Amino acid sequence: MRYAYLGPAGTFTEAALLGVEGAREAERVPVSSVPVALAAVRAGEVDAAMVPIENSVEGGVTATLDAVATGSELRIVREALVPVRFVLVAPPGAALADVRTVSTHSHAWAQVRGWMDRHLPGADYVPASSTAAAALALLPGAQDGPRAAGFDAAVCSPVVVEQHPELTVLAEDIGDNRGAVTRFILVARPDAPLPRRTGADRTTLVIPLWEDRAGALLEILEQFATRGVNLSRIESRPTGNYLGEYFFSVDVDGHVHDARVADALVGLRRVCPSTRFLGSYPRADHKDTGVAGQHSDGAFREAQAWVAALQGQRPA
Ligand SMILES: O=C(O)C(=O)Cc1ccccc1
Repeated sequence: MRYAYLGPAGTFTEAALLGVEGAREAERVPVSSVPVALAAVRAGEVDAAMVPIENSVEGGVTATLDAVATGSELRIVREALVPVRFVLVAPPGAALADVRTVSTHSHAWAQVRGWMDRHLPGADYVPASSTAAAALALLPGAQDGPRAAGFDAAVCSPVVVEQHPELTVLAEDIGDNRGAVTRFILVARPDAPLPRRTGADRTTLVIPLWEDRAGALLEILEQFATRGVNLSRIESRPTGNYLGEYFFSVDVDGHVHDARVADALVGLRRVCPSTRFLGSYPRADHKDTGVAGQHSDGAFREAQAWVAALQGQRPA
């Protein structure tokens, strides 16, 4: 197996990938962005890519939501949850008082702003392709080192310091939210085997808002509500075609092999024919989906059998 991930080694995305069984022994290909990772999957250069989809502080990762919603189809085959802890690092011998500019990935910056305002007010932010990329540029001899890149410190995972103990740690645990968690997805091509139903599953969908009219969103939501399907995330994103044209990126509790989810998909496809199925896969937190009796597989089977019997009656 070959896996692409947002590199270099030491990123949170790599930590998510290393949690996949077999990934440590597999070939891991570090890439510079989410779109590059997904393009490598689509081109068949790798079997799958690990990318962030949601963080507990900022919500959906728009680069990922957009890249999986458009272009050729992809399939999510699993998810991973990674607690994120941030450290501030600098070149050997540096001190906090010397820091004027800080570099990191934009998601990390968003999660340490409170700490920065308190401890380094006025520090300038230099965006980096990843947390680890920013930190590695501070190492003595790095090609685009701090002089070339123009920053004094970086926000990264403590894993980078384990790998490069020569970095100076200026501060630890600088995240504004101690319990911050990022959710990642492993994305493959659409012919990847469908993960088995476990009873604690998630299904991800892309639903273009089909018609610009009153009640269109309600009609979509009704498909889930009447079948007892819970939504755990819903986000609207512009399609990029016209101002005002949107799609919804949705996670629902359950698997396409759950009768209520399958029935909701049938309804959804009728009211919104360009609905895209991105996959059903086990939840990383193993939280069982609570299902009321009238929405159970058994209730659907009984009701379908009843209708089939009615239809089986001798025609006039
Ligand atoms: O830059 C990284 O290390 C990433 O994997 C992206 C990221 C950044 C901050 C929080 C979660 C993921």
